Amino acid sequence: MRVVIGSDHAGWILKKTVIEEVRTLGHEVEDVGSFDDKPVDFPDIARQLTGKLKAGQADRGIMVCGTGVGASIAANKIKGIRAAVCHDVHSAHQSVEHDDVNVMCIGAQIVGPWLARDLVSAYLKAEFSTDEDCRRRVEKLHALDAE
Ligand SMILES: O=C(CO)[C@H](O)[C@H](O)[C@H](O)COP(=O)(O)O
Repeated sequence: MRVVIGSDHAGWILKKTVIEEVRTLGHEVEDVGSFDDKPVDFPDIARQLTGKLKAGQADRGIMVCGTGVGASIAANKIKGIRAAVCHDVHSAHQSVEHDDVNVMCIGAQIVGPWLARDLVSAYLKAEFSTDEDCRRRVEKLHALDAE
């Protein structure tokens, strides 16, 4: 899988761990920054990250900010993006299996590196369910995008 990864200044250190884990799992990484603790605005990084998904240049995204909240709000403004803050392993895989989440958001002020690795692993190993209820609900999300 091609995984696009981004962070703001609050998330850039944890982003390094996230990238390591994604590579360990055998996936390709595109890192859209940021690369130091100089303040950047998370909506700008979210725009770049989701742009890769929209352009078909990445299959999944992972974004790290302070809480994961700003990243998910920003990413969810973009049509076709289903972003979720996942700070537990169950949400990290079920959000893909049931909701076809394509951007997982992590808060570096909330989650440490060991849990972050587990979240990344659960998220990337998960696949969207073939269950018709899940498919219908995600179709309804697409319809909301169009409103
Ligand atoms: O968590 C965030 C948004 O939900 C951001 O990463 C920032 O941590 C938050 O906005 C605080 O910003 P600051 O410039 O680091 O004070």
